Amino acid sequence: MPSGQTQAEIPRHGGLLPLRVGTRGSPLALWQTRHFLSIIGVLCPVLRAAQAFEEHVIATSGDQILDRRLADIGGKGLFAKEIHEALLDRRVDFAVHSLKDLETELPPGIVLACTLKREDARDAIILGQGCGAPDPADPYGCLPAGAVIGTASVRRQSQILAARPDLRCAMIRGNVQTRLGRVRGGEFAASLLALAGLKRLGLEAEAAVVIDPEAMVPAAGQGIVGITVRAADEELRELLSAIEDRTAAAVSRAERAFLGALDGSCRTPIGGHARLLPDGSLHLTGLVARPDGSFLLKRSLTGPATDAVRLGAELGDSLRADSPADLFA
Ligand SMILES: NCc1[nH]cc(CCC(=O)O)c1CC(=O)O
Repeated sequence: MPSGQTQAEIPRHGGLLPLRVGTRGSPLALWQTRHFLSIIGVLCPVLRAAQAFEEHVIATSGDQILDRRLADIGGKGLFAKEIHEALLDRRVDFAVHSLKDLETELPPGIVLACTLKREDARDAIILGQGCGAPDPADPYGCLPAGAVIGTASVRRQSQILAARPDLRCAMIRGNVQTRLGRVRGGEFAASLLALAGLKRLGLEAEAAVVIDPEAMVPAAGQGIVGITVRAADEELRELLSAIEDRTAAAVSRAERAFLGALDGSCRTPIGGHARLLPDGSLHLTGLVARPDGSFLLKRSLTGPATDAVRLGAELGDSLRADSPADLFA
C-alpha cells in the first residue's frame, strides 16, 4: 500500500474481494439483509459483479437485554453500537438496519449511505383471546375495558392510553415471533407491532387492525431499511447512492430531522411520520406525549420536499416549545 493511502481509498468493489455485510441475527434483520442484497443484484451492476457477499451476524446489546425497556438501558443506540464498531474495525463493509432503530446522530466515521423503499409505516394491533371483532373505523373498539396491552414502546403506549385511558400497558419485548406467541398464550389481550415487520416475515394475517398514521403516529423511520458504511469509503457510498429510493430518502430526512430537533430521550414518546402528497410536497406529522397519555401534542406541516430537513426541524422546534419542559429533561 503506498504510504498515505488508506485501505478505504483502494478500489476494491470491482469484484476482487467479497463484500461483508453486517446484520443483527433476528429473522427480521436477516430478511432485510437478504432483501438489500437482492436489490443490489438488480440495481447495482458493479456490486452485482462482485458476486460474493458475506453475511456477518453481529449480536447487539439490544438483542441480549430482553427484560427491560430500551429507554431504561440506554436507548435505541444499543441495537447498532456493536455494528458500528464492526464497521469502524473493518470487520464488515456495510451494515443493514431498521432505520427506526438507528440513532439520529451516528458516530464519527459512519454515514447513512442509502435508504430503501418504505414498507407500510403503520402500526397494527395483534389480538389475543377475549377481544371483540375488529372495526377499521374504531381501531381500539375491539379491546375490552381494562384489557392489558403488551408493548415496550412508550410511543405506542402513550397514544393508545390517550385514546383509551381504561387500558393498561405491560412490558413485552423480544422479536416479532416471541411477541406473537405471548399474545396467543393469553398473557396479553393484545399487542401493537409495526405492520412492516409482520409483512416482511409473512405474518401480515396476524394484523387484525391497521391503525391510520394520523391516529397512531409511527416512529421516525418505521418501515424503512437504511444502510450504513464508513464515511471514508467513497467508492461504496457512491455505488449505494445509486440504489437510494428518493421518496424514502425525503421522508426519512424529514422524520430524522424532526427527531433530532426534539432531542428527546427514548423515555419521551415521540412519533414522526412524513409522506409525499400527490403534488409532490411533503406532509409531516409529529407527536410528543407523556407515557401515560395524560399529555399529547400532535401537529402537521406541509412544504416542499426539497426542504425536508428544514420542515422536520421546524416541526420539532414547534412541538418542543409547546410541551412541558420536563419531557425533555
Ligand atoms: N424496535 C424493533 C423493530 N425495529 C423494526 C421493526 C419493524 C420493522 C420496521 O419498522 O422497519 C421492529 C418491530 C416492531 O416495532 O414491531
